[in-house]
Amino acid sequence: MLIIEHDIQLETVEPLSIDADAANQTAGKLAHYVVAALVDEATLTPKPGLVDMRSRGSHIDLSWSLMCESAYALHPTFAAMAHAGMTINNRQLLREKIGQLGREGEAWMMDVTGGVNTHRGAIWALGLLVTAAAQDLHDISPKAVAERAALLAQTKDQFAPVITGNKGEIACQQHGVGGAKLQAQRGFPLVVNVALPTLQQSRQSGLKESSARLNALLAVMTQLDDTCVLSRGGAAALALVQAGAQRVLDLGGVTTAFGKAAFNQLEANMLAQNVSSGGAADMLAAALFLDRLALDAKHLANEVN
Ligand SMILES: CC(C)(COP(=O)(O)OP(=O)(O)OC[C@H]1O[C@@H](n2cnc3c(N)ncnc32)[C@H](O[C@H]2O[C@H](COP(=O)(O)OP(=O)(O)OP(=O)(O)O)[C@@H](O)[C@H]2O)[C@@H]1O)[C@@H](O)C(=O)NCCC(=O)NCCS
Ligand SMILES: Nc1ncnc2[nH]cnc12
Repeated sequence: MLIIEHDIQLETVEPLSIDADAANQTAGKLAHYVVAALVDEATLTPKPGLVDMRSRGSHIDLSWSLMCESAYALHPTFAAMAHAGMTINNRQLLREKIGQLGREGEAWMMDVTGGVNTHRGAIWALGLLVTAAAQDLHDISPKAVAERAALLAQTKDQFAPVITGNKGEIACQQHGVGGAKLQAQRGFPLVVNVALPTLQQSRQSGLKESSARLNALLAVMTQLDDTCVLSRGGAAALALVQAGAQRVLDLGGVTTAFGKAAFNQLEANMLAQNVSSGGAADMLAAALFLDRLALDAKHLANEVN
């Protein structure tokens, strides 16, 4: 069976155990949740050094509208990945299929943005997560989805280039960190154990949604070996970002006067050093996706029964 959606071919390698229309619809819905998470991340304002609705942060080539355009353009990519997750049972074949879809999605992103890297890291992280969610819609708790995503990330893709020459790869070699790949292979610990609990605790303490999301982003920034920061500013800049984010949280987060002052200082430091936590932004988007997914767990499980 072959379904053509935009330029992406959705092949079913194993026979569908669910109705074909239901599979397409559910894949589209899951992809919509990913796009919504990416748009929510871009729209969260303020964020230090990152693109938001006020500013381009440390990026001369990015803007809020370009981030949103890129996110919407990636819907077919994420839908194709979700479809693959629902229909390809063999993990090796599935890994290679989503690797191909990921590379095609990156090329498509570059076409849409005129050569600007808006979402390479997000295609990787949320691509793995949306595939993993689709693999078992009866078990879409954040932990379960992240564990399945980790298994996919650990599976070798024989068609992937051995060396990409990407800035993240070079930063990993130079600084001895694991970057985007290791974060996925470990099951996104900063998403599951840091971003989501911070989001939930902040909500429970009565903070408005945007403050809860900003606290979650800052909590990730305190620990992530973000290769965006490393490649632009080196280890000293990463230490500055991690300590600065920790200081905001130690002072009660962005809703206290002292926390707000520390946030302003962190932002000024990041702009002065021209650094941006693009990897942490992707981890926030991943957390928002898993959060939204959990809310819809009952419906999603019924859709494919
Ligand atoms: C595994 C890949 C992600 C490739 O990774 P690699 O490390 O080799 O290379 P990069 O593409 O440079 O970096 C990865 C991106 O991941 C984000 N990131 C960084 N650190 C972490 C971390 N510790 N944990 C998780 N995620 C992390 C980050 O992405 C965001 O930032 C990008 C924008 O930053 P910017 O500095 O502006 O970008 P540039 O244009 O490059 O620089 P300037 O010129 O502006 O200075 C943006 O992409 C955000 O999303 C890192 O950039 C993966 O690509 C891969 O292997 N894909 C193959 C396909 C595949 O197998 N897919 C599987 C299924 S989905
Ligand atoms: N809001 C943002 N600003 C800059 N880079 C990003 N990568 C992912 N989200 C981003």
